[in-house]
Amino acid sequence: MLPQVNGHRLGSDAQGEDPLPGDLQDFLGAESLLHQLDDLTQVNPVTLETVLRCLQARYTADTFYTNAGCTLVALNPFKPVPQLYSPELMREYHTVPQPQKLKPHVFTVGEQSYRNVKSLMEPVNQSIVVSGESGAGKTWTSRCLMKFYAVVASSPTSWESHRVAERIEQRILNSNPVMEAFGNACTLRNNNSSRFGKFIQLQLNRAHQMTGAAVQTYLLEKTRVACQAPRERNFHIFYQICKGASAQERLQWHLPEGAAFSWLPNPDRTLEEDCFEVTREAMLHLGIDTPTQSNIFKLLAGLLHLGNTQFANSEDEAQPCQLMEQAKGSVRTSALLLRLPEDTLLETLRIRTIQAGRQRQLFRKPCSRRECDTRRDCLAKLVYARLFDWLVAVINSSTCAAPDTWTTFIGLLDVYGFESFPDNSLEQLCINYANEKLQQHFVAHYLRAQQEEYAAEGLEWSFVNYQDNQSCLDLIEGSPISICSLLNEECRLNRPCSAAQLQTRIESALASQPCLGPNKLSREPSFIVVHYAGPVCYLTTGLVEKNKDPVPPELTTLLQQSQDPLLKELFPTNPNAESQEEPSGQNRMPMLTVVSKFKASLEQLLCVLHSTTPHYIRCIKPNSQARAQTFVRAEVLSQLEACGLVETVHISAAGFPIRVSHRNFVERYKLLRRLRPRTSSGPHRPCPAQGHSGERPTCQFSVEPGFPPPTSSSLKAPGRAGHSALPAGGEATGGE
Ligand SMILES: Nc1ncnc2c1ncn2[C@@H]1O[C@H](COP(=O)(O)OP(=O)(O)OP(=O)(O)O)[C@@H](O)[C@H]1O
Repeated sequence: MLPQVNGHRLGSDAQGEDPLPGDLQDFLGAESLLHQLDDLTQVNPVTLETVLRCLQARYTADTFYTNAGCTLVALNPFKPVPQLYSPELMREYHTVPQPQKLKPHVFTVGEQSYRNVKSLMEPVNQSIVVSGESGAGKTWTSRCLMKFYAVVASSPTSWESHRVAERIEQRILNSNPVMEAFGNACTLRNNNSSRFGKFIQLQLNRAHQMTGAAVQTYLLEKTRVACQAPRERNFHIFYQICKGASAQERLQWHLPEGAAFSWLPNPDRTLEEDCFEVTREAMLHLGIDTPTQSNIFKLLAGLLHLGNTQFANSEDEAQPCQLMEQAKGSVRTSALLLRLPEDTLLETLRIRTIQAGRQRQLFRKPCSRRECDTRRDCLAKLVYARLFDWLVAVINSSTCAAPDTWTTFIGLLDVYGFESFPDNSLEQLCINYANEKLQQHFVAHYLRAQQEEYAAEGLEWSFVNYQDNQSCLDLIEGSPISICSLLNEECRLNRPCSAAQLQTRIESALASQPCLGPNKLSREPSFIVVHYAGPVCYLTTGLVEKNKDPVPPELTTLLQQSQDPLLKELFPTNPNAESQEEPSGQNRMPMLTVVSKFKASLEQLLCVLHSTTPHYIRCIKPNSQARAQTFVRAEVLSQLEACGLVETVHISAAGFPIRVSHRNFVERYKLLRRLRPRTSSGPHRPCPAQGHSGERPTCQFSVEPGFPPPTSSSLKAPGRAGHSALPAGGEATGGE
């Protein structure tokens, strides 16, 4: 019997209410064997309910990986399972002749990608797209794959090359704790949540050894430096320096034990991520020496003190706001640590310079208290974002191989999952936009391409419907009018635009778009986008301002005056150094908005992905409390729906699991032809001739009556006819 988990009884549907139809009852008749289904294409019928039950049974049996045709489903165990990630197991997956015959694992995907690179089939480069919602295990999975390649892709022969390889692998692995310390934070959904997206390109030389790695990051959530949601935390590194600094460093960085910082909420909670020593050690390995580290931490301490700089309302609008009494020391210490002139720092925070008139005269206007706060926060975000980019550049310079030393790569993509909160803003719009793009890539690559190929090859095939998200992408990024273009237009025109006006403009300009949902319930100005994963309501308040992401030029000028060597590097005085100045409205050049920069980086990423053979890993979070042995069906169900897993399984189950190029097919089976000279080449049509229309011809396998397949486990009939719900032979389907 399938054990009862979370109070859900058997014999009810996925929602736990209606009685089950007959075929489901049949399927569940043998439920004690459900956990043995290594591939979801073996469930019959393929429905949300059967897929869910199979995953639940496997989870209960401590089996966390399951194939779903071309995708690997990874359930988060939320507990250490060391035997599942041992170097011995890595080697086993690496050395076995057919790794897909072993239990489904992230190592199977790793090894398959590696073998594809080695086989030099087109496209040679591979990418592994790891997706899932926050806390589902994407970062863990990417880390695991990096460790796998560090073990299997390094088999140097000479002592010298062994030393080099070890250094490179160590450096690549060391980039993880550093990026996580500066880019991850404790959120309500994950204690170690990545607040940025990343694409890691593992570079391989001609001998297929890992010679380097390059990382590209996306959209760091820099607002977190100055603003943390209730019960969440700032980036880990701030807690690490406050908790881990030595007595002498505390003096140097002005961080007395127990000091309170408003940008450091929940300091008493200690997490395993608060490991300063690990970060320092990793930084050292990456070539960031102790004095430079000290410099970085001093700047971070300066930001913490800046956060304690509070202003009082000014009674006279013509006068700058006063500092709150207790903040006087904070601004002094912050200026000291950032090596800025204290009076200039204070003036920059409190007074705004405006250029106006024909002669472009400069006027000075005291800021309101709110404006002072915004400028203070903006200063911190500016410094932190540049510091993060600088760190990524340092990591890349330490781990990247010289262009002439590597020939192929395996890319690991770990991006934030689909997000839907009660209040959603520009950050969620960008994140969900990225997810739509990746879903489209998946749909195009797998769901559509495969079926089109069957049709082109004249195979009998009844089309499986899938959700195409093109109309949602048209709404977000389409031309000439879309949400992105409207937001950018508002930034460029720089005209007054209230939240209500923005809502009206979006609704009227995009009224014909099917994915723009009606917004009847929200009391605040907003609009709804019907994403492939579900509808999300975005508030229009602050959208345009966030999209501009304005940096008052005085802030950059201030930072250029710093005597701190690192700040000097981050803010060079070079007049060509890029800085996003406040828009004047006069400029006819397209503005570099958050959305336009993000769109450009996404397009670049998609270009890279299109040039590779993709592999997909869908991480699933069995419960939102991060508890081991807890499978909350409703939560898993919504994740399965969101990623369209059932459609994927449908197509994989009904389709041909094995594709072999005509050349390889002939090469491998020519012996059989000699034995049975008159046997036709297949039940449908002959395989297209080699070289036909310049494309790589493939043979899609099915089982031919009277013609036993060369290896019974590697071939499977298309369609569900005669298909057993349970693994009769106990074998998983798999490619060659
Ligand atoms: N395979 C695993 N074995 C054991 N624990 C795991 C595994 N995968 C994930 N976890 C646990 O789940 C936590 C969350 O995983 P992870 O940080 O990888 O999620 P994520 O999908 O990257 O989230 P985010 O999008 O917020 O960054 C980890 O800190 C770890 O405790």
